[in-house]
Amino acid sequence: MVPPLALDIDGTLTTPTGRIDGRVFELLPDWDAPVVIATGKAFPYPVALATFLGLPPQVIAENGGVVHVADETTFLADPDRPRAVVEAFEERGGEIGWGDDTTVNRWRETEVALSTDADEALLREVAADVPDVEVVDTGYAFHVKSTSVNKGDGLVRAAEALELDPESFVAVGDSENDVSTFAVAGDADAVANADAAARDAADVVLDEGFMDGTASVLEALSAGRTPGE
Ligand SMILES: O=C(O)COP(=O)(O)O
Ligand SMILES: [Mg+2]
Repeated sequence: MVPPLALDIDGTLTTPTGRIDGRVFELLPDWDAPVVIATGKAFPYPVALATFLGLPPQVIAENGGVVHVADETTFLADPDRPRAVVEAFEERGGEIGWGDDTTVNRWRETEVALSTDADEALLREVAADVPDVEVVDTGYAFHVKSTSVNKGDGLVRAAEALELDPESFVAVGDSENDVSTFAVAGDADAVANADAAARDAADVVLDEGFMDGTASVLEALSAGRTPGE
């Protein structure tokens, strides 16, 4: 019996150049337990990924702002304050930094994401003036989000809908937005490319990075071994 999974996308199911690793399409469709995709990306991305894997869309998006499981979508945070932070940031000369790519925030319902090229110091200064808002750095984007949501709470909600104990999940991730997931899952594995926050929160820091690390977890679990051993 394999355990249910809570999987981050960027840095975890991807290659170092940011593509979905092909092994995702070999290892996940036949996984014999629920797979929850828990990401900072906007809602359509994990839904599309699950759909093309042939899996039911069991999804935590926008760092916990959106949870979709058992055919029900729940929006758990209000975008007004994150949007106000980004407006104030732009008024002070900041740029969200995605160039011509207007899709990053188009479907974002509860938070705003900025490029890692954006002026982080200015962003944090502006965000500090707004209550209940935080800036989360995933290594792929700065997310301006409500402090009241996170992926871990999303996993608790998803597990409840699936009638599973959150502790029965094995989580794999790479950055500070996975720390809350790691606190909730029974086993938490950080890939080798993980940031300090994720490494500190993990039960195991894997020797392999990106999908090499995640594949090693899935292979170990399938063989009845403990990941990382
Ligand atoms: O959207 C991001 O910044 C990172 O996405 P992730 O949570 O799937 O790694
Ligand atoms: Mg990630």
